[in-house]
Amino acid sequence: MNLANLEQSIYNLVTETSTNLPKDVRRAIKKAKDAENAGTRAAMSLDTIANNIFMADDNVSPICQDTGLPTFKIKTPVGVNQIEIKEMIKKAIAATTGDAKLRPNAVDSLTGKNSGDNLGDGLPVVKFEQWEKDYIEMKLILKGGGCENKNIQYSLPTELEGLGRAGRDLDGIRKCILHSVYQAQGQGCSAGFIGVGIGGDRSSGYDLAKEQLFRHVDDVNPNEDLAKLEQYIVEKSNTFGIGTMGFGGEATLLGCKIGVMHRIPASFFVSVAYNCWAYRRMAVDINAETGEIMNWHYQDGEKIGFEEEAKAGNTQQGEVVELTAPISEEKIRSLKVGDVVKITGRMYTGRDAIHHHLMSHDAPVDLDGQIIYHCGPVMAKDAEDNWTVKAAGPTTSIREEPYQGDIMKKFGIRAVMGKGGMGPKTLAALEEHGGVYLNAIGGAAQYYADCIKSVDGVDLLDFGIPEAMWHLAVEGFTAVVTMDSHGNSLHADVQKSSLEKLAAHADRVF
Ligand SMILES: O=C(O)C[C@H](O)C(=O)O
Ligand code: SF4
Repeated sequence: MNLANLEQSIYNLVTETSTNLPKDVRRAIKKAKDAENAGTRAAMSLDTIANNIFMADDNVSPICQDTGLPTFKIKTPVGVNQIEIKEMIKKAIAATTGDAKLRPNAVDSLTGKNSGDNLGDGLPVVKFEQWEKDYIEMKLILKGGGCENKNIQYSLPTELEGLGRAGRDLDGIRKCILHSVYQAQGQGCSAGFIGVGIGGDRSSGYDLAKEQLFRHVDDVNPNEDLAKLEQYIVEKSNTFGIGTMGFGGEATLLGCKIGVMHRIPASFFVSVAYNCWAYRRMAVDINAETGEIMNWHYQDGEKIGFEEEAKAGNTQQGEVVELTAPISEEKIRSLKVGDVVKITGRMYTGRDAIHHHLMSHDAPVDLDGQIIYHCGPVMAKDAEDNWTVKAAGPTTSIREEPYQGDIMKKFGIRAVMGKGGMGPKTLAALEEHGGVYLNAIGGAAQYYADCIKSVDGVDLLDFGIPEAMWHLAVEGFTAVVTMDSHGNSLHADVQKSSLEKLAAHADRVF
């Protein structure tokens, strides 16, 4: 095999997967967008998402800054050297990371050190199988951490919030899957896609669930019962009112694919893999002799380019509140849930490592009146050695729940921005101290990178690129107030109303 060609083919596969959303996924997003009511927060979010998909393709840059844990599934003809293929995968992963097509995402689980090139113990994940054909099939999924954290595994029989007993039968399975969509709320960057595995053990069940994510959005399950269940789940989930980013709205789930395998008598698992709207998976067929790509998968049908959405830009209607840090307590207390804000000026990134650090250390900069952005960007250096932002959407804020309130009070921070909302402890602190939570659109990494006009500094770079504290100068950075200083939380409201909708499906259906 020509290994140089093979490395180039894998480089192209990784780049395409990270930057160009597949056609079937684009069509599902377009359909959701068209069904949304104009002028709502959900419609505005879907416009931003559509614009972001266009920009990523156009800039050949990551759709979302979290480029996940690269997972390859490969079928090779008998006799092909799999060790060589794995070596070329590692080279291509390091090269695409160097070219900012992937974020350096491989973190030593014990020391916290980022390897910087996406290589590490057990990473990337590569799974081989042999087949009788004479070419190589290589599939790749880049599934981000926020949606991965919303995966869930049920062991039947079980008791489910809102739905009661789920037994060891098709109706029990139905309840688990509905519950999985409810428990994700907006935190996995809804509207999402789910892959479900019925049976197996804890690990093979999840493998089966993830395998379903390689199916086409619009295929039909050959098993009649499962085809019905897939359709039922999408239809009912879209009545929950969770909506895009958990803002409420019509589109909560864009696809459900279910696979089944045998189990052992004592175990009955239903495993659900939740994938965000930034559903990045692609596959190619590779010539086993030349190493060249023969064919790209997921190429059927129309490609929605979202040019119109990109031209329209920000479709926000109505009043927008301008914010510039340092922000006064009075200004923060004037904000209410539902207000749209546009930030111009300074903000600082801070995610998991920074929050943990700030609990027991001083801040490297004066944070009084400032805005903290829960974000782990993709960064690159330009010809003059200056940092530039390549992708910079929000990360899931709930992980900072144990720290957030204390840190805001300790340093005088007035606004925190991320996605998916935060819990009761933060809400209480916002009221006591005078703070707001701002929700940005998850996955809109190109859209937000464009609002960042310069990188003015960085602290704690030892934590790695995603975890460092970046000093950003932004312009027109749009977000929605979803938790205010008067005890209101859109997230708590949506959770409560969606639980009521879920509970309407407690009676037997299958
Ligand atoms: O790590 C990130 O940047 C985002 C993550 O995928 C998340 O959804 O929280
Ligand atoms: S930020 Fe959202 S879109 Fe990006 S990987 Fe995480 S869940 Fe997916």
